[in-house]
Amino acid sequence: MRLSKLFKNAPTVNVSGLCFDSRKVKKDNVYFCLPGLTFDGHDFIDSAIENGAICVVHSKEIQHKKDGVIYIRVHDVNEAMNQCARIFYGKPSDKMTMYGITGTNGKSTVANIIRSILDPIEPCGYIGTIAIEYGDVKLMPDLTTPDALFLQSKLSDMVNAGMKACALEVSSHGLSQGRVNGINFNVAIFTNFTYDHLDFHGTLENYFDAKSILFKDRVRSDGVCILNKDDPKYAELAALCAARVVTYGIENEADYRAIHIQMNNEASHFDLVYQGKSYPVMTNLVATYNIYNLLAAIAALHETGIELEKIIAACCQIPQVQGRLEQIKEGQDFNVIVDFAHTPDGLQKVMEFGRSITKEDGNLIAVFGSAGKRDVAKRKVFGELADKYCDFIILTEDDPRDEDPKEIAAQIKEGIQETTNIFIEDRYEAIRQAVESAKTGDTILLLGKGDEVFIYRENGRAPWVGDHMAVRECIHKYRGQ
Ligand SMILES: CC(=O)N[C@H]1[C@@H](OP(=O)(O)OP(=O)(O)OC[C@H]2O[C@@H](n3ccc(=O)[nH]c3=O)[C@H](O)[C@@H]2O)O[C@H](CO)[C@@H](O)[C@@H]1O[C@H](C)C(=O)N[C@@H](C)C(=O)N[C@H](CCC(=O)O)C(=O)O
Repeated sequence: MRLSKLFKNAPTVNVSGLCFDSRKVKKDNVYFCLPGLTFDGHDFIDSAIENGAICVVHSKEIQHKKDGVIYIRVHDVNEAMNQCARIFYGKPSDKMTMYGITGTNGKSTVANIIRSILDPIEPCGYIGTIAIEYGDVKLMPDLTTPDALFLQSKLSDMVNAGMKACALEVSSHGLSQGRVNGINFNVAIFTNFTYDHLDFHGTLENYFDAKSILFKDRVRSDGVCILNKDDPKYAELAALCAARVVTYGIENEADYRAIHIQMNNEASHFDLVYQGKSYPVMTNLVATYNIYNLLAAIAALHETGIELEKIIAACCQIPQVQGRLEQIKEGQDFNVIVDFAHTPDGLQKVMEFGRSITKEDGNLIAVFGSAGKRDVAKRKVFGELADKYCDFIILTEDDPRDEDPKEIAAQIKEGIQETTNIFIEDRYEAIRQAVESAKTGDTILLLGKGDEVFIYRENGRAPWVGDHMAVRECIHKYRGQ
């Protein structure tokens, strides 16, 4: 592509790609000098040029410019990069119906429900914590919301593969770093807002402000904002929305409301009330918070023109979202649930559900830790929640990074007053212990890692068999199933 297509008044040289990491720059790339938390991209200009950069986009004064290199000074390099990415990859998001999902918990589930219902009707891709998926392609992501360059390139691949829609998880990091600034969403979906990511945002207000960007700035004016009417932040968010607001809920009157909810640990049934009419819905999803997730997806799909009857018909066969309230059934006589819960609200909801499916005199056994270098304050709260809901707690490693897992466990223990608890650093061994101790009618909760098949330790990302695989193996080996 011609550089002049990306920047007005730039020379008409051809550029081969865009890059913000000097180590990955290739011949004739444009290098963007991003300010980071650790480094400043301006410090790597020489290495970017050595690797072949033909153009450097910067915001700071540059003393020694090199011949043959085009320097473009902008006020905000990140924003320039986001807009260039959109143009370079052919504005792919304008060619699909874009569903953006944000909120503390439930993003992956809502996105996957949307994709599973929509894909057979019109091809729909997914980008989020669990995968990047479209057609037969499935890639493992590094981030929930990828950086703008990778994101736009994948959206472009989706368009080329015939996708007509994309369900994209939009994290608060992604919003505050402008990763989705090159996208105008047709639908902006809000799941819920609770405590998370204070290490990055500093305060809950900043965290909320980041989330609200999707509804204020990134949704098209002719689009729609789908909001959870039962969330305490509903009114505040509704007042900020730049497009019409449609609501869903259970407790309060809402445009899409579930009433008469009945559920067991296999399935749920409710009446969906929409415009005064009641529609019976059967779904294989369980737990109240998944009814909220389902309502968000139903509202989003219906508001973009999919017939309600078709949506409802698909609700009974929603594929299990890996690592999200995933029930492991290997013929054992106790329940096992693998869940990604890693916020106080997430833990509470899955523990409440765990309690509800545990035999009256049975034990709720939880295996979890807390991530190193992330939100230290939530550790004690995790302990308090487990103390309230569980009968036996096995503390183990999560993603300790360069913290000592034993020290993290000690901080969780500060919240545990009464419940029997032990610390087993090795996650596999902790899961084995839980399986060995479970009795008929008990429930084991394996929390925090979800579907992840890696653990971040001191030396970086190490392979991990995955909670779902570990527990299956243990059930077969140690319980003879
Ligand atoms: C905390 C955070 O968001 N960090 C982001 C930040 O990295 P950073 O500030 O550490 O960057 P840096 O290392 O200081 O480098 C600054 C710049 O110099 C460049 N550089 C650096 C070294 C070099 O030799 N050459 C070079 O060009 C880097 O490529 C970068 O452009 O800026 C980078 C460039 O935009 C991001 O890739 C990076 O995301 C990292 C990978 C990350 O882990 N982010 C996580 C926390 C995240 O975004 N998570 C969310 C939420 C998930 C959830 O909901 O749980 C997600 O969407 O996944």
